[in-house]
Amino acid sequence: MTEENGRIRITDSTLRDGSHAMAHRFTEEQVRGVVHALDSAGVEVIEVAHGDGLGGSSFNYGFSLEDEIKLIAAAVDEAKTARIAVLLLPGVGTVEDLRRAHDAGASVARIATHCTEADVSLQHFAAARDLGMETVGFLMLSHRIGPAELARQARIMVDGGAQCVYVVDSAGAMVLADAQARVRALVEEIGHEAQVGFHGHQNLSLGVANSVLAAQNGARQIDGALCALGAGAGNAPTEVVAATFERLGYTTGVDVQGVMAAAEDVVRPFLPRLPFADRSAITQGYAGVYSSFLLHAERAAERYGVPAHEILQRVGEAGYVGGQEDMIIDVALRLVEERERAS
Ligand SMILES: C[C@H](O)CC(=O)C(=O)O
Ligand SMILES: [Mn+2]
Repeated sequence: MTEENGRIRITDSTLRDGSHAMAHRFTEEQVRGVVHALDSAGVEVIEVAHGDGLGGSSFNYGFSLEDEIKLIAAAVDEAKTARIAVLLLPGVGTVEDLRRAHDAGASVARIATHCTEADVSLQHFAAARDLGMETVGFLMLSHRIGPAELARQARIMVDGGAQCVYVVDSAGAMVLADAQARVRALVEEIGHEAQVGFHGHQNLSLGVANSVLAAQNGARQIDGALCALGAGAGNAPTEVVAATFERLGYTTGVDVQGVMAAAEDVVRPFLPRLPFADRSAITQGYAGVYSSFLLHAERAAERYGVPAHEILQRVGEAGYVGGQEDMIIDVALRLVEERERAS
């Protein structure tokens, strides 16, 4: 039984958030295949960039296999109707990176900051608007602050030129009412001037449920990734989001069979592993840890011989944010020291 609901725009982030899970090793052929399949299925916006956004290819975040501007240009070339979005974290990427992405054909700029730092996005929104790009704000680790403070941060982005602001559950830590309250607060604060979006992760397996609650509370843009391919236990799977929203009576313009085929036939064959809520990923949701830290913690675990989930638990207790990837090594070394002292 369905009822008529509103329109929801699904943005697929397989080729950006999924870059974390792929250790930033996407090939041009994979990008073309995914964009072709998503575009044919009617997905309106497809995000393409290094997992940590434009300019992320580095020692700290992990080097990309292919130059991201080349991948963006390939995506633009492949898409017949979909628009290509890029993510930019001020400080990781620059306005110049945004210009280069725009020159390659990207038309949606998603500017991401830690949830308390919206003010660092202002020159990037201004530049994106000057370039004629659609603008989206991304408040990362949104669970770390309450709804009222998050709404104030969203207001800063909208005043700076954002046309939509996302509640971003980077840690997959939000449990239902957490997502609901934050989306509602943003809709109240900015809803008459801008849209609200929701970006979920599956660390507690609630990415889809949180996305539904977000929509029911006024969010109009929802993110997903095929096969859930994203950081941590992955994102809300695009194919599940599309099927669920259709059953709920929302109009997404997405062909459910098309995105199911894209997941099964295009993405699944090249996955190094299926995103999964294993002990480390669950710890990320439970302790509120940035999902992108998963592979960094796994590497440190292997190198120093301490469990990844213990590293992540400590990282959560310390409250580290994106950009502090090097602290994961520090935590691992401290765990080694403690173990040596105890033995
Ligand atoms: C750079 C991060 O991966 C952005 C994101 O998708 C998140 O915070 O979640
Ligand atoms: Mn994410």
